Amino acid sequence: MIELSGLRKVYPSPDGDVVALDGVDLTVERGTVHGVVGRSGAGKSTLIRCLTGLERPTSGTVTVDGVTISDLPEKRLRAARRRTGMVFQHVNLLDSRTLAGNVAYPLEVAGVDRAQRAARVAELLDLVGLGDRASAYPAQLSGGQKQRVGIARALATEPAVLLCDEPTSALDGGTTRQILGLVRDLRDRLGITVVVITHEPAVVREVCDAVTLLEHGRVVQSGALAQVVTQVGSPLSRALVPVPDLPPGGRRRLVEAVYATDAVATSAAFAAVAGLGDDVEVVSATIEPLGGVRVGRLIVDAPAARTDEVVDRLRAAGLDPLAAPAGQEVA
Ligand SMILES: Nc1ncnc2c1ncn2[C@@H]1O[C@H](COP(=O)(O)OP(=O)(O)OP(=O)(O)O)[C@@H](O)[C@H]1O
Repeated sequence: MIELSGLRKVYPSPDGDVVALDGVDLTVERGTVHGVVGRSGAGKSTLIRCLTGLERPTSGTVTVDGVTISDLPEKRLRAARRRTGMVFQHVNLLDSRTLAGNVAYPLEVAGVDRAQRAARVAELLDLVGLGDRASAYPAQLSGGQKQRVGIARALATEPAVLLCDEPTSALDGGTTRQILGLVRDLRDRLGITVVVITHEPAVVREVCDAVTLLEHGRVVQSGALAQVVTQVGSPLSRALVPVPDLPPGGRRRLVEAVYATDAVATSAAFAAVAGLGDDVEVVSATIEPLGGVRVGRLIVDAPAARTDEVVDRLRAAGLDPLAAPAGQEVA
């Protein structure tokens, strides 16, 4: 659906070239929500601008919905852009137009006739839960409602892909969850492919099926959510399933395993450490839904000298455990 291959973007600057994207290969499957995360300056916005065709890559290709947009001449690029909807952190609505007028705007630009426009606008406002507010003005809306209008407007030209740049950064927790619920709903009902740029792990946990971590313009880790979080100790596992606060122990080391509960039963994980004696203890066990599967995390506290034994037992049970490095004993 979306295919980035060897994507490189270099900005010339008086102080030397800035390499914003440095050979990014990425596939986003049709009908999935894909998160792109990374620190400030990692290249996230550049990636999204390349996806919209606003930015031409220095080298490499960008293919969206079967069209290699990085190769298109300007005129054809404009038509191809209609297949991509954009949602931003701050929604720029036209204050002098009603909600219906705002959603109709891209249809007017695309030359859709009045009757068709009215029907489509009504349908879109219903889709985002604002069917009864068509004649309201932006000033009468909450931040979350404005974002819904922004989403309806982005969907007006029936894009195959929705690109969301920090869509919930300006919203509070409850509103964020509602907007992310809407994004999931659109994926399910319309089969649309969504790319979400975010710096918030909670957004990835809530809405994404897959995620890519960028660092200095490169892909550091990428994959289905359940897959990346079960790579215990990996940067995305750390960011998305943070280690809980643990009670102080003695000169002990922690062994940690993250697993998909459909691959390893939690009872098997517990059984693996049972019978190792009183000095080996499960100090944390959590199960939570992530990326469509239930992800378990088990943390075992053991005397430093027995860590290898614990690791072996968990491995035999099908887990992929990681012991805290020597020297990182719990105080
Ligand atoms: N037009 C430009 N000219 C020169 N350098 C640029 C330009 N746009 C981006 N950069 C540089 O490219 C790198 C990647 O920037 P980009 O905006 O893509 O990062 P980002 O991950 O989106 O960051 P943020 O989260 O702060 O928005 C940065 O070093 C940035 O300074």
